[in-house]
Amino acid sequence: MKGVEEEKVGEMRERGFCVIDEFMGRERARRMRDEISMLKEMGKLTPNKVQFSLNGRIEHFTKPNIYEADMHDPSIREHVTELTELFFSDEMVQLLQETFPELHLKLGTRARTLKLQMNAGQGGCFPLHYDNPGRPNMRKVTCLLYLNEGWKEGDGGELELVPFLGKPVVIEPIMDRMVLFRSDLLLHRVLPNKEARYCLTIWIDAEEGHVNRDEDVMLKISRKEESIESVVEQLRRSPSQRALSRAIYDQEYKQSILDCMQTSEEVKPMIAAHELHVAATHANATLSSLVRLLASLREDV
Ligand SMILES: O=C(O)CCC(=O)C(=O)O
Ligand SMILES: [Fe+2]
Repeated sequence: MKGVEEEKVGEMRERGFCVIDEFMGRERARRMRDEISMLKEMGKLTPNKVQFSLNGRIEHFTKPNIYEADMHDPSIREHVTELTELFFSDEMVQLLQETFPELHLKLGTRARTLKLQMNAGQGGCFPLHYDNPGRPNMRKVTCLLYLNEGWKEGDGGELELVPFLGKPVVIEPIMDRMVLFRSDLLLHRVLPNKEARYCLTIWIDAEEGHVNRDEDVMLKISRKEESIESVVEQLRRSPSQRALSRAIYDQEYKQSILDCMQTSEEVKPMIAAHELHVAATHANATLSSLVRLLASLREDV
């Protein structure tokens, strides 16, 4: 496992993400890919579900063409040695903890999830989301390891990161590429994918009191005396941006849900849940004008 170069450390702190190529070493990465592919053939990967809250209830919708397994499940671990070793090892967390002590990451398997994913193509993708949407979620860092040998332009399945109000960054899911980002700070989606695509995700929790604190989940909007530039600068670095994200990126959220759900009937309640959320934001006059002002400052439109 490779260390995190100084330049990448700076990027992670400044922009909330970084990309590290040749992270695991090709041989080890290949073994991981083969193990995920074997689990798929054994029928051990199950359809991915996306969570949405609708009228205060949490609903689950199935994402077409995405299959996954959680390494907390012993009936998965019994078939895969390389991935089991990765699951039990604290190596990754230790590396990140030494590099980013300010994140207060937690050691131990209970404080992390290792998810295996196979995207079967045919347009499979993920709609816009934050990996940590708010309490009681404890995730602080997302680590994505891509395992696609021979990925080429046109295969699709790129990761699109959307730094708050900034230009989206498109990342190709190539073999042994690690993408690190702040789970509570980086809006992202996966673009529609044509070929079989393999990926594993490690979500690492922070210690109690270091994720989703009051100031991370509640917007302070008594900022009359502050310049809009300083409000923007604060929101870029604050997970409280999540409260405004759906309203600011309304069209993009909707389009990404349509792309992901394809012809599934479940697209309707998902769009309805999104629209309710946006309407609730605009029901507050102060928030509504803030959303309109911030949306006008987006660098991508
Ligand atoms: O497949 C990917 O590249 C990322 C998937 C993702 O965003 C997630 O599982 O939360
Ligand atoms: Fe995600």
